[in-house]
Amino acid sequence: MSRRRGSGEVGSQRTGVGASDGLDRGHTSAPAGLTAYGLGVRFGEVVALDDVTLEVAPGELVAVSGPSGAGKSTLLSSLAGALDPAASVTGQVVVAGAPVRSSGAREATVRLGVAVVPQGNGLAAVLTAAENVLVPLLEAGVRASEAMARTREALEAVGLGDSGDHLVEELSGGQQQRVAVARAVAARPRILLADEPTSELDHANRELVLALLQGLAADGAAVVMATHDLEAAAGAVRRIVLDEGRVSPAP
Ligand SMILES: Nc1ncnc2c1ncn2[C@@H]1O[C@H](COP(=O)(O)OP(=O)(O)OP(=O)(O)O)[C@@H](O)[C@H]1O
Repeated sequence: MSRRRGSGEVGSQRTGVGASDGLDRGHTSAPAGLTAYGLGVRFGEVVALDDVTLEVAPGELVAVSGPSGAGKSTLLSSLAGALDPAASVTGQVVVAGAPVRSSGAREATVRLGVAVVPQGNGLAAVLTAAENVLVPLLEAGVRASEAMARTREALEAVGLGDSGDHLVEELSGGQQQRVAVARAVAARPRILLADEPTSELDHANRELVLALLQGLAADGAAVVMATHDLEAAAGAVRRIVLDEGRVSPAP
């Protein structure tokens, strides 16, 4: 789906998440949790997000649904500081009081405690399941013994306690998706952004993953889950619907 930009729409100014001069300190009084203010994202003439404002408090699990091409992945990438550098961005994303740059993924992960379950899982196929969980923890400075304990615990939590030494490329799509969830959960994030985290799962595993996301929220994380799956969306405390890049009322 392509949406063309009309005159005077998104892109008339570059501020906040798209600012080229680094962090914008304009919203330092923002609450903990996650806020997008008037977020607009354009890829050339295609408007992926148009004036989206969203607030997710610590302890909330929010589902983002909407048709294919509605802008769900773009929203999550914006919140994670992981947008395609070709995007032009207006508005601002604030995590735990700190503005996030559109290409500030590492900073968002390490400094602000953002974890992502990307669409398509984003795992290293030639590493084992356990290595995929462990390596980011070590990179983030978690002590080796603690990182190994967290890795074991997270893989057990997604029902893959016996599969840690399997190469990712040997696992099924659903098992890979659960490894990606384990990797995010093991990071003990303040903010979790999960893009279609249950799309490859059967009923039992979908319930398992949903319970994990709900548990993270109960522990105080702000959790945003993009999903086509109405049953998964029903597990959220709140649901927002995107349509052609705009927030529309949930049915
Ligand atoms: N890197 C990119 N370059 C160009 N256009 C893009 C890029 N990423 C997204 N888009 C466009 O932005 C719009 C929103 O895409 P997005 O992937 O966010 O939708 P979505 O709701 O996640 O879709 P799906 O449910 O199919 O994953 C689409 O028109 C898409 O083609």
